[in-house]
Amino acid sequence: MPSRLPPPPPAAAFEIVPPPYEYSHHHHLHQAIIAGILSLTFLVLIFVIFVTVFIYRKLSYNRTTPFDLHNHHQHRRFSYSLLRRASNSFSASTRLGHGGFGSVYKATLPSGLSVALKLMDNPGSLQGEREFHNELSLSSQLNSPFILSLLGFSSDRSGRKLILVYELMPNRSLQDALLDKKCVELMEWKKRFEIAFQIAKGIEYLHHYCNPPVIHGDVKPSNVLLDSDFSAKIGDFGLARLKTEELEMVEENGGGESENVKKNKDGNLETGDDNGSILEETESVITGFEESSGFVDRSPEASPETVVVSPEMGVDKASVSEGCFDKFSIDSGKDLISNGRKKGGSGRDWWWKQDSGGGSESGRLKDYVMEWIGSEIKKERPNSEWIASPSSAEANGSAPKMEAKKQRKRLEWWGSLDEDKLRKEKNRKPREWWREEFCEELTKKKKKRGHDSNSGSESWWQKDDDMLQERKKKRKGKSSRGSIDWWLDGLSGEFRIGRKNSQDWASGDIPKSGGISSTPSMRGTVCYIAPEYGGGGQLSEKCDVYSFGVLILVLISGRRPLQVTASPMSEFERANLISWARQLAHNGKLLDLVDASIQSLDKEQALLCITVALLCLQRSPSKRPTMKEIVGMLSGVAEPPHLPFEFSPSPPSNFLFKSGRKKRGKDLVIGMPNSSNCGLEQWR
Ligand SMILES: Nc1ncnc2c1ncn2[C@@H]1O[C@H](COP(=O)(O)OP(=O)(O)OP(=O)(O)O)[C@@H](O)[C@H]1O
Repeated sequence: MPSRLPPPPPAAAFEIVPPPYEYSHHHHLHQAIIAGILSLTFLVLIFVIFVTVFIYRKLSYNRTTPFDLHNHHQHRRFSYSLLRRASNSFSASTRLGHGGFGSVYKATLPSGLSVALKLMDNPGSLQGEREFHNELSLSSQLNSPFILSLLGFSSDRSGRKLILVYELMPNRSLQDALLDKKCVELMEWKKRFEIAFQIAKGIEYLHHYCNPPVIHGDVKPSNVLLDSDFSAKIGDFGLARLKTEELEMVEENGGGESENVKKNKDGNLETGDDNGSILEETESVITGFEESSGFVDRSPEASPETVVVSPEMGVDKASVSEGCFDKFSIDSGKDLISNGRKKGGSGRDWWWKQDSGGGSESGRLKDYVMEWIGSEIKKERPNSEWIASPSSAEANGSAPKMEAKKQRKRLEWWGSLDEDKLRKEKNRKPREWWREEFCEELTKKKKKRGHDSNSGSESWWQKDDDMLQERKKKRKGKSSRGSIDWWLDGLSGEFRIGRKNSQDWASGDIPKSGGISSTPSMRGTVCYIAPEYGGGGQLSEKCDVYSFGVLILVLISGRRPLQVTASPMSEFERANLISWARQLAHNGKLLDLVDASIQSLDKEQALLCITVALLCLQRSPSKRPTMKEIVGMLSGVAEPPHLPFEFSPSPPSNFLFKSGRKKRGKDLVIGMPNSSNCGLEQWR
């Protein structure tokens, strides 16, 4: 019987299936290769990450602190955690204030010592770091009872949170004590004079007793700290500079002087004739007026009664590019001097031209100031305390009829400034409505007064000497400058990048003034900065002298340099402290500037201080006194100062001092209008 054999398995099956041993060997090999590749990739990846992190850390480490911090071995380095504990983790309750660098906290060290910690707000900010290192390296060289002591510094492990440790000044800054809290201790004249003197001594130390000299670069009330006894010390050297030989050479050549020195086409410095500079300077100002509008009126009477200005200034959003006072501006100033007259610019305008190429007539600063005034006006409108209801005032007999009438006028004016109404009616931009309204108001008032203002005793600008009268005639009919320009005069500065200022202009509900502070090119603070420096010039001691002048005016008047207060337009002239002081000088009424709350006023000393301030505020840096001279004047050692020509009242009335030459500080005669005319012989 034939038997059937099972069909043979397919040949392919034999070929595909390897013997068990060979199969597993290949399989493992394959897996091992894949695993090897994977782990190698992983290791490379880890390595790359590690290297990247290392390089990054190394870079930021070098850029920020440790390397540099080792250079600050003169200062004690505090542990970050110690300071954090000492300040209760930088709690709000320990916060003393806030500035451009960051917040300042009070802390108590384990030893029981109370200190102030300045903690950088903006970790990684190059600007902050620059100021931090600047402060550390400069402070180590300073040793004076009038300079705030820097006790040390700290940084966290990453080196990005930077802290400066200072001696604690229980009464905080002069800004806080004088302008915000209005401390009673500062209502005594003696104390104010002492503070003025101490600040002068502090700056004198920096300029004349440090080698090389130190230029502070940001002298202002918030940088003057008061100890428990209200004695003043100068702090904040974040913007300070050492006066290098290079700087010295430039200055010797007049580099800091915007007016007496100019560069010729080859770039060489040409020195103007200083002897003639008084006249030249006047000429420049006059020429400015010649170019100016017929409606420029610096007389107080030109101000509408109703304009109001408000308290504390806040500028929290300035963002003007660095160097916004361009070369053109400075050159304008120089040309004014060298040519005698300058086409298309005024002696005042060059302070203001800030856009490159002088494209913007008024400049951003002016716009900014105007905008701010607008916001203040809006804030202060109706139901402010000062606008009492006229009817109620009349009804209860608390205000005389005249006052009630004035108040009614104010209300009417405010009423007319109804933003919504105006916007609807005139389709104006919300931020611009007030500006037009304000300028209209000024123009109306000017027209209404007509030539009355020319004859009034207050029209100081009309009373200048014959030369001015001549110039004035030419002024008529020319146009272009806004009525606000005279008022804005004296506000110089540049909006800073990056760093915000604290309360130079501000307080109250607008927390920080703005953007005016340090830039890589180190600018000062608006209102306090010298015009030539704001204009892009060289930082020199005379810039500090100018700032000191502003500070003294603030100290004596108890007002901010730009203070728009709740008051009628008659107050507006006072809002710009510098132009007001100049105006009072012309009127021979300097004592009007003195804070009415001051007790036991020594009028002679007050006059001396204001006069010194005006000397410091001269436009030409070379004419400003040195800090040594200022200390001499304030201490009565040096001859009492003469008012500079640009501030002098018109002859034959309104002279300040009886005899400037023979008598010393103590012998100053109170400046009264129509008093004797001594002290100005030098300009006769
Ligand atoms: N050593 C100190 N002791 C007590 N309070 C201080 C001290 N230093 C600063 N303060 C307070 O902290 C505030 C802020 O100071 P900071 O120097 O940071 O800024 P500023 O000077 O006000 O402004 P900016 O930084 O724009 O110059 C001061 O106004 C002051 O009230």
